[in-house]
Amino acid sequence: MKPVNVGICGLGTVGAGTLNVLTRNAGEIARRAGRGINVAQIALRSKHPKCDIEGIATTDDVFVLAHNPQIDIVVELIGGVDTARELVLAAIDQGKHVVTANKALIAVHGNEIFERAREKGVIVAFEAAVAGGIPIIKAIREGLAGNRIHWLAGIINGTGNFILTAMQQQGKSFAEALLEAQQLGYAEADPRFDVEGIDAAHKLTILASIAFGIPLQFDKVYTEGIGQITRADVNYAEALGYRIKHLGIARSGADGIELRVHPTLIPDERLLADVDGVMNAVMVSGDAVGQALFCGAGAGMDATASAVVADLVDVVRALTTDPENRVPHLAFQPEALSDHPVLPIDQCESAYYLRIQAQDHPGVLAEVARILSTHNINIESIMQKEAEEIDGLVPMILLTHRVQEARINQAIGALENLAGVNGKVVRIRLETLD
Ligand SMILES: NC(=O)c1ccc[n+]([C@@H]2O[C@H](COP(=O)([O-])OP(=O)(O)OC[C@H]3O[C@@H](n4cnc5c(N)ncnc54)[C@H](O)[C@@H]3O)[C@@H](O)[C@H]2O)c1
Ligand SMILES: N[C@@H](CCO)C(=O)O
Ligand code: NA
Repeated sequence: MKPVNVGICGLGTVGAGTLNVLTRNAGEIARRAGRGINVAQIALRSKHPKCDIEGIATTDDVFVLAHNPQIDIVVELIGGVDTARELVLAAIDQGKHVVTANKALIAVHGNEIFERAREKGVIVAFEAAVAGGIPIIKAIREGLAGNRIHWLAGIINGTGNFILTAMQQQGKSFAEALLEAQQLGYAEADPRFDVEGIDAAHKLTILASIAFGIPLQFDKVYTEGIGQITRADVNYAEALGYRIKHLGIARSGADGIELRVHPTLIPDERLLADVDGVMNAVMVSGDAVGQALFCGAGAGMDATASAVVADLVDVVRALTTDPENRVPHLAFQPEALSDHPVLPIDQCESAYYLRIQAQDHPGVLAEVARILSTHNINIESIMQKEAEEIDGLVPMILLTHRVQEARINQAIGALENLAGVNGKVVRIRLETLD
């Protein structure tokens, strides 16, 4: 059979990685897909130094690829949402299948794109968009299709985890670690997406849809980044047997679905606690499978290309099968998506780590305990660091049991009003993940 022709849009980190993997593993790929995959044309603004495009037609206009009648599959790797959306819709309108690594595009415009793709009977595949090389979309959409999924929690931003690890284990500065992540090709074009949790929120949006059968709702994700994590809190957490990781958490309950991205304490014996550097990991809890952990490289040239090429293989395989039997974009049939609401953060439930700067006299601890008790908040443990007293203030560290966010907010407000407490109470959510 003659090869399938693909057009690659964008020859940056992921574009170059994809071209390299397609070239390097051409034989294996053709054996798996049943047909060869030929890169017929590339749209680029600049050539990535780590790839060879000799003999391949090029253009600087991505829309040329969308309208090139020779091309069967358009691979969108330019990033951003505006041109990418127009490009993907144009390709779909031309009856072309699409593979993309663009989580922002899918999280923000996925509902529209999937509807158009269904109308036109084409595939839009996006495995590389979540957790890089880990086949997490396929695992949840296909491998766990028999389960009712209760929750999932994951380290889903490679740059953020790389920065936290470099700061915690190698004593690097935030700026130094971010620069290194950028040089390695991990970071988004605008690294604030990584640092402020937006990229993780894009990915969590996609994971939640696939896990729970809800439309993509990026605007409902509660998002905090890694900027507020201090060395002191990392140390206190460690002393209590926890690590601080930046997690995306999606949990389905009777009243609604929690979608939240924030720094989180997790017990240090959990496998997730040892996922370091650019590695990502997603833990999924289903009624039948129990807990399953998926771990691997979350970003980078080859790891991401692995997922892009897997999608290309899937599309090539599907080109020879009955279209009615294709897997739906969000795992559930489009008409079967539920309207189960996403909860505001006030209604989400978590345990908490609180750090209070307290005056060094015995009455303060009693006052703190009284306020928590008034708000019906149980204390799991308390630690006071007398040795770290500065200006008569002693750090008091508390771990609470699970409680609704609204209630802890009220308690924190009352604690901050105590005469014996100085400044803001530091609060980090804690998940035991069991
Ligand atoms: N880098 C990773 O590890 C990684 C992992 C998973 C997903 N992604 C996603 O993959 C996409 C690409 O990321 P990247 O890291 O390769 O970015 P990049 O900045 O390295 O590459 C993007 C390339 O697209 C080109 N480009 C942009 N607009 C264009 C246009 N209109 N016409 C032609 N070329 C254009 C740029 O010149 C650049 O070379 C993004 O959506 C990103 O979120 C990246
Ligand atoms: N910037 C993203 C790329 C992979 O999606 C990250 O660091 O995880
Ligand atoms: Na993936």
